Amino acid sequence: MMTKTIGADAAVLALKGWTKGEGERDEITRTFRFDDFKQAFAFMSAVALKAEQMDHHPEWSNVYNRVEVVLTTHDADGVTTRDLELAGFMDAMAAKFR
Ligand SMILES: C[C@H](O)[C@H](O)[C@H]1CNC2=NC(N)=NC(=O)C2=N1
Repeated sequence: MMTKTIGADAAVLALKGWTKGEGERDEITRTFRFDDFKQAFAFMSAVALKAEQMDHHPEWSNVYNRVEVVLTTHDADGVTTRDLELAGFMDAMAAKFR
């Protein structure tokens, strides 16, 4: 699969609900909220399988019904098309719970 570095600014324009990370790194972030822990963990399980398939892994944390996600591509030192793809998958998956 081809990977292109696009940067956080272009990525947040292409997505909905994602913002540029606050940190030093070029990264995008989104907080997903669900009804409860069960939904949050089901979301994480589905995303984990996709991440493994892609060999592209999120930085994330979970507290009860909330999942905070940071995406960047370490190998490219910035946000790439792989982050866009994983972000889009997360958005589509989260939408199933609403
Ligand atoms: C060796 C392995 O393929 C790399 O470390 C992969 C794994 N998952 C990854 N995930 C993310 N988010 N960025 C990467 O650069 C990355 N690289």
